[in-house]
Amino acid sequence: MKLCLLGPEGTFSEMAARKWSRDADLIFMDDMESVAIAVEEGACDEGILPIENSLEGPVGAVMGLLLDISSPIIGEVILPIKQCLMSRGSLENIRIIVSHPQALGQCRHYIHEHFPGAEVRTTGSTSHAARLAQEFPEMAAIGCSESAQKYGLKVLKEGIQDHPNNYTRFIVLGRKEAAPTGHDKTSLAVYLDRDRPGALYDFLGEFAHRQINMTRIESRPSKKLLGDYWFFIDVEGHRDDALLREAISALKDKCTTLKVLGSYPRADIA
Ligand SMILES: O=C(O)C(=O)C[C@]1(C(=O)O)C=C[C@@H](O)C=C1
Repeated sequence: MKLCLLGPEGTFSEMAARKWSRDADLIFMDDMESVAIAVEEGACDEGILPIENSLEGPVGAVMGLLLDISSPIIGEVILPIKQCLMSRGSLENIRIIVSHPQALGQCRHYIHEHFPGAEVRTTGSTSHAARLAQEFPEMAAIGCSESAQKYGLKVLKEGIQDHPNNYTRFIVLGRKEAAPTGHDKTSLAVYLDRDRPGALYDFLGEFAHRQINMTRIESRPSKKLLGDYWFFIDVEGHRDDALLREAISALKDKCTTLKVLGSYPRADIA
């Protein structure tokens, strides 16, 4: 099984991929868009992408991609994120800090407090940052300890994220959704179009009066007009469960577009 993910080797995505599948062939991609395209075009069987973080919120780029592809979400992985500061050089000489924007955001306060004058630069992934930091002793990368090992860097500080409860949820894109397990989640993208009082309230009522638990709601700009949004909604249950099937069919009359992004087994925080 070919599983694609954000590279190069040593990303948190790699840790999530290994948690998802022990024996998949991992195919490292340059960016998140390439992961989605590889699955959509059949170059890979599955792809893993970060979707939200407990400190920094949604990974907007990935949510946008979900609107453009037809490959379903077939699973999720929740990974605890322990950020490390790593470098070839020593702590006193660090002048440049590099990492993926999500990782920098998770350590915003730490960087501000400990490296007030440092230049902060973004990279395509945390392991990309580690690879870059191999070349410059005055540069430190932020990422996982595995990437320090892989790229010959010293871990100068461990657990530098601003809050201990740092988790990232990854989704797995694939070809075919699993059958209901009794412990599932369904992700939907909804475009209401008609801006009227109570439209969202009315929409969400279809879940509430069927006792369907909503686990997440997020809005993303539609890119048509300022103040115009897509809503991304996760609910408990599988699209083949009778109650959820009934709710989805009622909801189709209450919005312009409803896209079921996938039904998949729910992951718990380990
Ligand atoms: O750069 C990586 O290591 C990734 O796998 C990406 C990513 C993300 O975009 O959220 C994954 C987990 C962490 O939250 C930080 C970065």
